[in-house]
Amino acid sequence: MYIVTAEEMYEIDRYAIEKGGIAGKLLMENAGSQVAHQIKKAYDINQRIAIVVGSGNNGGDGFVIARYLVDYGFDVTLFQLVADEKIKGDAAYHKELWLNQSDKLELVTESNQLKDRLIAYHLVVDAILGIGVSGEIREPIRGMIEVINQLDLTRISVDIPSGLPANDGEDVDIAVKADQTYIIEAPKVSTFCEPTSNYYGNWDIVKIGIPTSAYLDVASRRWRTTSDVQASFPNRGTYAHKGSNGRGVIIGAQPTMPGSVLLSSRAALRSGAGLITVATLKENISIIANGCVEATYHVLPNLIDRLSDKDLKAFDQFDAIAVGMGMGRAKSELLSSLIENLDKPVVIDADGLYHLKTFLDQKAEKRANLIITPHYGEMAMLSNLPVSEIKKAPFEVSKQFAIKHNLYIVLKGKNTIITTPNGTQMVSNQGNPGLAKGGTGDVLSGILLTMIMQHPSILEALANGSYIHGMAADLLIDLKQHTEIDLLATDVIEGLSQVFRTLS
Ligand SMILES: NC(=O)C1=CN([C@@H]2O[C@H](COP(=O)(O)OP(=O)(O)OC[C@H]3O[C@@H](n4cnc5c(N)ncnc54)[C@H](OP(=O)(O)O)[C@@H]3O)[C@@H](O)[C@H]2O)[C@@H](O)CC1
Ligand SMILES: [K+]
Repeated sequence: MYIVTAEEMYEIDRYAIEKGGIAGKLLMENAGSQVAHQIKKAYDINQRIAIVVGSGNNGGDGFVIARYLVDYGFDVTLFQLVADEKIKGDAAYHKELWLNQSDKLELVTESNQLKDRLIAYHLVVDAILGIGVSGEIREPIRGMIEVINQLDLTRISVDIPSGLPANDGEDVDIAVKADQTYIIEAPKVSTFCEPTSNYYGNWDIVKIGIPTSAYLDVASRRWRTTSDVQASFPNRGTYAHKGSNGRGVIIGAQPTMPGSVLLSSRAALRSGAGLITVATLKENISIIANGCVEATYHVLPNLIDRLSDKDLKAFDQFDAIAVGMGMGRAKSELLSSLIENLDKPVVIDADGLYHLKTFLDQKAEKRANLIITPHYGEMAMLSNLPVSEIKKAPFEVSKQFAIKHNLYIVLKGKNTIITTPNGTQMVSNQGNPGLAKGGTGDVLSGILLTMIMQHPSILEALANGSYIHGMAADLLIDLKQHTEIDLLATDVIEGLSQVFRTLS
């Protein structure tokens, strides 16, 4: 499933109309009928429905929705919030179809008037502004959005809550706070950004018949769905041996933080790695081995000096590396020596990101297999941008950063955004606030390490790993084994088994 900006959606739309030969009127018919069908399924027939329409094609969808809902037996009134001459093209066509069957169309051009009229309704369908919104919201629409937000109504937005930008990086002026949004055809970028996602309420996507070919040269962001993961998850061959399931090494842990590497190694093994070696200080080994008897160990004299030739030779035997967990932030050359000398996928997390920052502007050519896994705070540190800027434009910031520094980014959050060195992006939106705890990032690193050893595409592997991590947390709560309060990183590791059952 592609995620689009407003400009991309218009281009895809144009392709469907010009190359696909699907008339715009028909796309609008499909959009409205699909939304009405969803409303019929989800809401009680006794609800009185007000549909508010604006001047653009979003309003056009509103006219179609009205026609279908009346047919389903709902009591529907249409409120047109703009003058007659503003309704043009396909929207005017569908307005006419509505008027052919009903006289329930009221022109309302002031917010007070709208307030008085909406009081008698249970549910409002918001078809005022779609992806064509630009700039500050003008009166009287601004006042009308305020009224809709104030009243005790169920708010259902069509395509996007009116007033909300579709893209990331734009400020929210005022927008409908929807309970439910029926997104037309493809989710917009703002669906997955923290400052805007809440406006959508619950959301579903309705397809309107645009062929996938219309997206191919236009959109470069995708949303990772369960069926994508099922389709790309590697099968374990009947004759698999531990070598064929990936041999990985995990480097890190100061004596004050052995748990970090313990979590990563257990998560990597529980995700199906053939062999995991932990490279750490001698004093950590008995503690980590106590919690992870399946791993083997490699002793490092310290986590500060450049890696010796002997260590590098040993690490060269592995398929992939994870480094940085619990490593501490004291000046260290370990990471730079690792990246300079070994040409393998390396997952860098936690303190490793601070070390990476010290040589970020050098050695970029060595990085095609480098994967960084920052949360928003760490991304702010790496990019020298405030967290608020990254939250506002997470797609754009990660894309610029990944291209500039030639690496993969897994930007962790409620919606985890994965970006390749050429700017292709995937979003995994599984997971819940129970994951906002120490250690869950270490678990993710371990899972990602295993996934990249088992999949030929690093992007697919990272998307699968992020999905599995979030889904384990979701299933533990759905199956009532934990709540968001008591869920711990170790529980997520134990929950992986439930996820794998759903994938085979
Ligand atoms: N994706 C698809 O394939 C399909 C998409 N479809 C639908 O079309 C929608 C996009 O339609 P669109 O392009 O007509 O834009 P849309 O947002 O309805 O209206 C723009 C108008 O709003 C106004 N306006 C703008 N800014 C404003 C402001 N700040 N403050 C106040 N007013 C403002 C301005 O009007 P003006 O004030 O200039 O008269 C402008 O002309 C899309 O979201 C989806 O629902 C389906 O029908 C079928 C296929
Ligand atoms: K809308």
